[in-house]
Amino acid sequence: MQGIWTTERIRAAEDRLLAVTPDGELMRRAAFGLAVHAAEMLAEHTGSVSGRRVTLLVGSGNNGGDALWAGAFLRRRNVAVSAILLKPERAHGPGLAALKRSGGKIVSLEDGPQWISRADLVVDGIVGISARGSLRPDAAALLGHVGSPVLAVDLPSGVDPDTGAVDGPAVVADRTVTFGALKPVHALAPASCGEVFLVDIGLRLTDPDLQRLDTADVAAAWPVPGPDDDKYSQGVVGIAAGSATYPGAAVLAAGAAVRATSGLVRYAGHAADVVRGQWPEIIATGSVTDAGRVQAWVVGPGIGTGNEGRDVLRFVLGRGVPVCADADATTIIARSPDVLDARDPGTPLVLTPHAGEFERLMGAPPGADRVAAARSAARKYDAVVLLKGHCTVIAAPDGRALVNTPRGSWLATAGSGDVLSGLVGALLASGLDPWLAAGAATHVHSLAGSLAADGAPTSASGILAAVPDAIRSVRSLTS
Ligand SMILES: NC(=O)C1=CN([C@@H]2O[C@H](COP(=O)(O)OP(=O)(O)OC[C@H]3O[C@@H](n4cnc5c(N)ncnc54)[C@H](OP(=O)(O)O)[C@@H]3O)[C@@H](O)[C@H]2O)[C@@H](O)CC1
Ligand SMILES: Nc1ncnc2c1ncn2[C@@H]1O[C@H](COP(=O)(O)OP(=O)(O)O)[C@@H](O)[C@H]1O
Ligand SMILES: [K+]
Repeated sequence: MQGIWTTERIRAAEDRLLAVTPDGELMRRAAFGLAVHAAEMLAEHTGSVSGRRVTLLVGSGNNGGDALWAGAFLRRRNVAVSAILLKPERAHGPGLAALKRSGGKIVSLEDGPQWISRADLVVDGIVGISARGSLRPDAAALLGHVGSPVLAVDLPSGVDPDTGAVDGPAVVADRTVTFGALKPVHALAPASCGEVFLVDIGLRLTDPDLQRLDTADVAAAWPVPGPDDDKYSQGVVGIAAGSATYPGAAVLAAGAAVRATSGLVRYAGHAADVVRGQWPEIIATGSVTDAGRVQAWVVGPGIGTGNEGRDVLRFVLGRGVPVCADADATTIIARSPDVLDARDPGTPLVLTPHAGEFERLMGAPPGADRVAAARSAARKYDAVVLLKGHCTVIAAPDGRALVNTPRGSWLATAGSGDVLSGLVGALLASGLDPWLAAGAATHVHSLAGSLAADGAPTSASGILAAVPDAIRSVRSLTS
């Protein structure tokens, strides 16, 4: 797993390391890494490094110091470096002196725009982990002149370091070079960060605040049948979804369960004929009461929010097996929380709200801090909460939190969530820890979305069809 730490934890770790490291050493390590990336970007975008123009946007703190030192390193490769100081009187002293010594040019704020528009690369050293609020107007005004690739120092200025929220003008970087450890912004604001690279400056942190699954974690978690397995031993999943009028949700959720593992899938609901027609391997019945034994239930997609849906939800919650309550089931829970009284104590529940369903469950939208929002819903409902969105956050009642950083936004298509719920259900039935099941399912769903899209629009059926390729790809990277 990749660890992600809040800026408060990073700052404390940096302070401990600073105390035992020669003055300026950490910044030079950071800046050297930054200069290597800047040179690489110049070569990538212009074909050369020597003679190219780099403009540094320099704020009043150490983030600006990193940029200034990186500028001094770039001068050694004959790059023409100019620095725009947002607060000249408070610019990082040693960094500024180093850049001046190396022959870098200091440019006034008034002349800044022309130097930005002529640059081959702009380095954003406006603000780093001490950023508070949206960008100040003088810094924001400069951004309008940027036409070349942007390299963000530590994080894109204007984006909240701990939540990834953007509520005003902010840098949109092509690449972000961060130091020591990943911060929440890097996982939660991929569109602002661009590609993220981590430079080791000797920081050692444990016990992360937030985590991201590696491909290897997902590969290790994904159920693979062994020689002694049969269709029952791998976990039977029950799908209570869809209706006679809206069978699509049932077909998608059940199909995802079929494609996720080789365990048996049962379907119960009014779309039994359609589901059977699409997936002959599924045992389909008209009602959850006739469905037979399962090791996990998926309930909700397309079942409606009326009395019948409520009865179905109550029934599956009382079976003593893990339940993934999705779509209409989350709305039923929000409107009639007493249905949860039917839940067998100790049986895992996974709730999968999008922002609107979250608002119904919690009485307020997730807000800027989506990790905190998912955590508080997880505590309130004693459930794993999978908060959908561009970056999906998965929180457990004990506070563990995972984030999935997508490659693009092609997953935002009708029925995509139904596919996800089927994947979660299949992993729950296999006996995985529900938090990990939700995380691994989200990872594969997201990967299936990008494989299916491959640069062009896809559909929920396309995502579903790409699930085996996504699982294969995850497993092949580690086998
Ligand atoms: N510590 C270490 O070991 C290492 C640290 N490293 C580097 O240091 C960085 C952290 O540096 P830092 O703490 O000096 O503050 P930083 O983020 O540069 O902010 C400076 C000032 O900006 C201002 N400001 C605030 N919000 C703003 C806004 N929205 N828009 C505009 N301005 C805003 C505010 O000043 P104010 O004007 O409010 O007085 C604030 O004090 C870190 O990200 C990494 O790059 C690396 O070298 C590795 C080793
Ligand atoms: N902008 C986006 N970028 C990436 N993924 C997205 C985006 N918007 C939604 N998604 C993902 O697409 C899926 C949509 O699910 P959901 O909202 O339940 O839709 P539906 O009800 O149509 O199935 C979720 O997995 C969500 O995380
Ligand atoms: K920055």
